[in-house]
Amino acid sequence: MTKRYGNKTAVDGLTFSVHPGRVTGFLGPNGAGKSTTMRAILGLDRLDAGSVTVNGRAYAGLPRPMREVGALLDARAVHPRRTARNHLLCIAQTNAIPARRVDEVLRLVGLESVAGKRAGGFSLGMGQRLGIAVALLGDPKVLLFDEPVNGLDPEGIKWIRELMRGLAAEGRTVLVSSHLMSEMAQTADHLVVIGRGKLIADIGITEFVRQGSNVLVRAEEHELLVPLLTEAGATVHPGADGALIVTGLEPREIGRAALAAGVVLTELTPQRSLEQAYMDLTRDSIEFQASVA
Ligand SMILES: Nc1ncnc2c1ncn2[C@@H]1O[C@H](COP(=O)(O)OP(=O)(O)OP(=O)(O)O)[C@@H](O)[C@H]1O
Repeated sequence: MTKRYGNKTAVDGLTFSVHPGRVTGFLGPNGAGKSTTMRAILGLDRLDAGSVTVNGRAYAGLPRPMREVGALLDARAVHPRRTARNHLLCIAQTNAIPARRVDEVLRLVGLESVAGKRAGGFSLGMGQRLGIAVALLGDPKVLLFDEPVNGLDPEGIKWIRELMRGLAAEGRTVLVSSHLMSEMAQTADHLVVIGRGKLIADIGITEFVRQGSNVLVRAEEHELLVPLLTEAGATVHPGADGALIVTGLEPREIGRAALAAGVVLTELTPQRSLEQAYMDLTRDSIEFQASVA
């Protein structure tokens, strides 16, 4: 898909698929095009090129959209004087969803005790829960969450993570956006990383961790170790003071390779955090960068 706003290309020839039964993290720096993509999935924006389908159909062609796709885009989009229950009832009615489902979702998101309170007085976390209740209302198999943990306290963040993992475990398709690698590392099974509207990576989290981390290795007999590591699929670069920088193998695998060759390791240190790997990956695609004076 491609989407332009005036002469600004927000999403630029982006192609990916999201699969059921796992949490797919949609990761990218601010302004990367995540919200635009999610809006396009929901048919809220007209694309300049390409297409998006949900279960093989364009959103507009889905006969009962809320039963197929649930989304949390902007949790503030609630009438402030309406109670939580009424807000959900209105949406249920216009989508032919039985009223009893409203109480079910209120319970699911933990808002039963404030169901009769006006949404305008809700905290950010309560508003977020109400937005999630709307997404779950039609019991859809596909769920989109745009930055759901923004502004939440640790308890709320933990709750949302567990909810998303639970939904995926039920076999649903869960796409969740974030600009924080640390957040995705705790929730996602798979990552779609974008920068400046373009796809940067479409990769399993385990593979990403593997690719994103260097290990600093020191050994008594480098010359024996290097070919073994290369054969095992690693890339080996010389580091400072005779150290080796190894990419593509985990410390355990490096240790095993050394053991098999009878090489004594004197150091084995993982070097990069996931956050660092993500920053390296997206460095060239950051739109708004703070400059150091
Ligand atoms: N309605 C609009 N009019 C003009 N430009 C827009 C509009 N919506 C988004 N953009 C621009 O398109 C680009 C992508 O924006 P988008 O909101 O999709 O990014 P994002 O990855 O969701 O970012 P964030 O994490 O900051 O929400 C940005 O440069 C943004 O300024």
